[in-house]
Amino acid sequence: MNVIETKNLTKTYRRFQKDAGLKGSVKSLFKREYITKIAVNEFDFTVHEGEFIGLIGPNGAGKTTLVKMLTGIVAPTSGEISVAGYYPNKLENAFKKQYAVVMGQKSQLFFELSAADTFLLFKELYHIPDKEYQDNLNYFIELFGVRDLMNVQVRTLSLGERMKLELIVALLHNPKILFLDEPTIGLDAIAQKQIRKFLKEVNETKGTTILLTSHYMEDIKSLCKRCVVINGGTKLYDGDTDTLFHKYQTHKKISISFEHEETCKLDQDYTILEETPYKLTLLIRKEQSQKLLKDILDRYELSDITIEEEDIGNVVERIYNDKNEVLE
Ligand SMILES: Nc1ncnc2c1ncn2[C@@H]1O[C@H](COP(=O)(O)OP(=O)(O)OP(=O)(O)O)[C@@H](O)[C@H]1O
Repeated sequence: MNVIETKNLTKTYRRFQKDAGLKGSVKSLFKREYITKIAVNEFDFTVHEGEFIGLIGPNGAGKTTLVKMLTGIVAPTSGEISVAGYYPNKLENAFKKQYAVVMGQKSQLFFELSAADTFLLFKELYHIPDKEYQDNLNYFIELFGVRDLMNVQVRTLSLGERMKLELIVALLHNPKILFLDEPTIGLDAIAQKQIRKFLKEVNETKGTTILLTSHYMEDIKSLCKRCVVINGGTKLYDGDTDTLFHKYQTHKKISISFEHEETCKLDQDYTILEETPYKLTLLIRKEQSQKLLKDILDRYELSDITIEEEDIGNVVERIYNDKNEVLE
């Protein structure tokens, strides 16, 4: 069964534009100029019940606007949209019980209260029956290992501890769909891993459909079998996550810090992203990276080295070029 369906879904924003400086401000008092921005463009999308799906794209791609339309926060400009059988922007109470949203940079918890108090407040807001509330609470407290955090003031918690409680408060009413916007942002590697483990468990045991937006490709790779790439409001890719990364995430980003001033010259083909006498950051094809690392370690004295997956911007550019080549 599909829990999300969109067809030709489009959102345009109208925004006011003014010339710089005082002259521009005075002019704008008499004549306002507007530009139209297409944030999401004719977006077709279906999500099956129980799927864990990734939504990725560079800054300004339209991800948040899409999630805002799916949760009824903004109304579409045109197109069709159905979430759990509802038109989200009607904001019916029955619809609000079908989903939850967790945003890494926003909080649903009251900082002055304890988590236990906030949970009780949400129990009343969502009219959660006593037994369902107690069963869910116990299940999540055990799953997230947060029993000793329940009665402390939220403002005193670390970011990772707070995120676990954010997820619990969102899940207490058994939502069918969970929208997650950057849930691991700012967390250290251990906390990120823990959050991923919990989300996987919730998806598998409760059957919750999860739509995850993240800039950390590791979140998407380890959790989402399917992912959708959006750029400039348009869907660029919709399919298997492993296939996407295998085909389009072809390079690694390597940053090398030297112990002494160096002019680094290596035999492989690579693109320099940043170069100073003490540091070199480069992009190299994955299959050449091992040889390059060996050469670096053999030839130079290093103070640090980091190896990262290249970011989503490059991946999107490759999909875009690939599509245009096919079309030409
Ligand atoms: N309220 C608004 N009024 C005008 N333009 C907007 C509004 N909200 C978003 N936009 C524009 O719509 C486009 C898509 O923005 P959106 O926030 O959906 O992107 P995003 O993919 O979530 O980006 P990020 O990863 O940076 O959060 C951007 O160009 C943005 O400037």
